[in-house]
Amino acid sequence: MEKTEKRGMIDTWLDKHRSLYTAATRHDFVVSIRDGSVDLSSFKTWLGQDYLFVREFVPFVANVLIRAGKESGETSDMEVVLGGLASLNDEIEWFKSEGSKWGVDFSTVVAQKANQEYSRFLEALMNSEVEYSVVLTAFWGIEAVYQESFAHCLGDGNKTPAELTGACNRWGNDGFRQYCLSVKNIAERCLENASRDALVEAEDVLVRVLEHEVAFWEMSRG
Ligand SMILES: Cc1ncc(CNC=O)c(N)n1
Repeated sequence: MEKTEKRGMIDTWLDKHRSLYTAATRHDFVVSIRDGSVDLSSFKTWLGQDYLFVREFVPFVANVLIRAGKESGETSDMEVVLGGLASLNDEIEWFKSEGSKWGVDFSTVVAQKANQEYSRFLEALMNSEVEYSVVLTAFWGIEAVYQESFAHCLGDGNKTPAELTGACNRWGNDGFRQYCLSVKNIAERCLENASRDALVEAEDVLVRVLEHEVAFWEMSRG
């Protein structure tokens, strides 16, 4: 018998919100990296804003980690999230070296409105009243958008400039893809046992993640 992957809630929601998912993962900025037409001032704007975002994302992931230890069904769940947190440590170092490579001084970068709104959204998700299945759905969405976007820049026929392949490899590599699949599996397992209300909230949160990601890419237009 053919082995088929069980379709979960996340895939169902992605089908339902396909055009928004495509907007988040095939934004003009990402497509311009892939085809080599990217404007370097856009890249620098993104770099500075994303550095600030990642600094806000660390406490969010730390919160997921704490909840994984308490609320996850399997001991390996915590290890998956810990792996994500560990890679954020490398990521911050990578941002700093990219900042000096491109002459972007992070100490003078100010978070733009879209970035501030995304941070506020993450903060709201850290409220203990938000169900773990909802938080995990958001966490998966945030990571998966970057994975899909930057993997696209490395796909067959790309003309990604050599000096930008480091950024693309950071999120587009196969290890990060596997990690996103692990997070997705954890989220799906939690969603299977979630209440009707939590499912409604998780879908809404996923849509809002995608909207925040689109708005985040939009900042690169300057
Ligand atoms: C705006 C945004 N979304 C997702 C990611 C990827 N997660 C961690 O790096 C990111 N760096 N920035």
